[in-house]
Amino acid sequence: MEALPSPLESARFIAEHSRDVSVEEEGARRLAEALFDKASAEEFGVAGWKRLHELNPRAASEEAVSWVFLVDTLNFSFWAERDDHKCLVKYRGKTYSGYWSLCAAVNRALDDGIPITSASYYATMTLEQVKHVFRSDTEAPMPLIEERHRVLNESGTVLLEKFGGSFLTCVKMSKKSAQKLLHLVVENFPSYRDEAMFENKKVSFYKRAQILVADTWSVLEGKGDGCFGDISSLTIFADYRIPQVLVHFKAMKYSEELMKKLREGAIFQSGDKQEVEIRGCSIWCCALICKHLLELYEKKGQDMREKINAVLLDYYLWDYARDHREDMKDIPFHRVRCIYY
Ligand SMILES: Nc1nc2c(c(CN[C@H]3C=C[C@H](O)[C@@H]3O)cn2[C@@H]2O[C@H](COP(=O)(O)O)[C@@H](O)[C@H]2O)c(=O)[nH]1
Repeated sequence: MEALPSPLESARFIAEHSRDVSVEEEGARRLAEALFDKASAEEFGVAGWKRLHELNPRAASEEAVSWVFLVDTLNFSFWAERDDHKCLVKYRGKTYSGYWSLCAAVNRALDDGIPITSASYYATMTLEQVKHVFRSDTEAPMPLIEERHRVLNESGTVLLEKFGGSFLTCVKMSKKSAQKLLHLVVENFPSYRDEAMFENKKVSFYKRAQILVADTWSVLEGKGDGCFGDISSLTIFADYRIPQVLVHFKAMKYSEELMKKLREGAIFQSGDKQEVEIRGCSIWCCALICKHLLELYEKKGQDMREKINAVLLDYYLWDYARDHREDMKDIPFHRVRCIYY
């Protein structure tokens, strides 16, 4: 398989040639300064993944790794056309939306004795079974349910045929390298091949593949098979929420024309020039924020390379976006229906 430029190299190229999206150097610096104190807090670290999120597995077991693989295989496209008509899942007395509705549905299925995290089960699930497991408690179903069915069957079959049905086997084959695991995932699981063309060059984002590696690192608490020495080589995960929060903090800017299109709720296609610019500039902007943060700590004589990386910055910004929906309601997010993010 022809090697594409890495997501970071792709992001640099896109940011240098982008016309409708710009990375605001001064804004990125200011955001890094604003995050300075938070970056050394306990929650910013890998332990936050479990401590802050009750639906994430508590264990660091093979079953917990299987949960992560299943969830990140389906971790795409939760936005609703109308905010008053969206998929919601009730679980243990709480109602979840968006990405969390996926996790709630998985945990609900496990509580009901459905082996949803087992590859031998989801490799041959029928569309009806998928619709039942991921049923919504409102009239609005989870988006792209047919694509979820196809992707589940495909990923389960590959996991059975190539990795004995266990994603932990794939993790062990990566020999504690995040990059090796990233490439194993992209080479073997077609639905993770999140790539595009930009200015006649191939570019990669690998959003779900990178978040899968990151969540595997998190669920294993950065220890044992999940002790990736190169975890800092990952970029942020180019979804539809991170761009929104970067524009909110003025670290990134859209052209008048693009902002108008976004405000009108235009639907973009995966691979559109402006969609690629939004995703690439988001990755590049966060790489700058990480760089500034590390420099600020260095000036204080602290080497924070073990504690600050794009993964933890991403988690923080994504959680911020979720917790500050109201503050960000005037910043539109770009709407794409695809299986990549
Ligand atoms: N950049 C980035 N994108 C992320 C995540 C997550 C959840 N993961 C972590 C969260 C807590 C745990 O720490 C998990 O590890 C979901 N998404 C994306 O967001 C979109 C869903 O958004 P909404 O419609 O608002 O639920 C959709 O594209 C989904 O793919 C992340 O962390 N970073």
